[in-house]
Amino acid sequence: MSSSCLQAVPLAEAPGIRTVAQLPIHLADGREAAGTIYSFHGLSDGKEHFALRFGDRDTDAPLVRVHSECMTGDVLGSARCDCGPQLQESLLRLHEEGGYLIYMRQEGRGIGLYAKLDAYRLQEQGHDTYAANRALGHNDDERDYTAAAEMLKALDITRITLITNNPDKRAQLEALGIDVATVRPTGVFSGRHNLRYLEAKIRHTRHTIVLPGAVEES
Ligand SMILES: Nc1nc2c(ncn2[C@@H]2O[C@H](COP(=O)(O)OP(=O)(O)OP(=O)(O)O)[C@@H](O)[C@H]2O)c(=O)[nH]1
Ligand SMILES: [Zn+2]
Repeated sequence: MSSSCLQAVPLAEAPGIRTVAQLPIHLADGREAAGTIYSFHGLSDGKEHFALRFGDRDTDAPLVRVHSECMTGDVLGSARCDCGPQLQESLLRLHEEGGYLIYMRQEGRGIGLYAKLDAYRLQEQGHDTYAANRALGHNDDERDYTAAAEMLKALDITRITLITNNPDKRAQLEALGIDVATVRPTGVFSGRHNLRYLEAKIRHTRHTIVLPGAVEES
């Protein structure tokens, strides 16, 4: 390999961690950052998730974003959801404060891209994002965060500051032995293409999102 950023350095004894390498990245605001990327093996779901560490300070409850893969939003910048801006915002915060991105290969809340695209078709016929899942024989949300907890533990982290609006993410991680000391909300990235999607997240899964113009429930 020609670039130093892709040089894989094996970690001999760390269980579950396969490689660690420096990755220079461009942030959404134009700044440059650098993260240490970790790949794992032997995770219980057999998938290849990854972690990206910013900074090198060990803190009591490091900032962590557990982000679910959204190829359409994260990679293509789709405006149907808020995943892309959430990922970019997390990278900015992690660059500034240090911490970890835990990137989970949980496309489509765990149903995969093929089924998510089927769900999009149903949404165009009037279903909301969760009803579309159910019409396809899936659950509302099939994500399981066991592998995220395994990755954090392999990185020697059991107490975190979690970036999320999703109460289930916090609850699952805590049930898996990760102490969520604090939750930090993500920004609200709403637009005309994702308004129904965000409304459904508030209604069905109690995401802590306040949409512009909405009255907060007491
Ligand atoms: N099944 C399905 N999945 C979707 C759809 N739109 C986005 N996703 C997936 O939803 C996941 C992101 O979940 P969200 O519910 O947006 O957010 P969250 O991760 O629960 O909550 P935050 O931590 O606050 O971001 C990603 O895996 C996306 O691929 C959709 O219409 N249908
Ligand atoms: Zn998305």
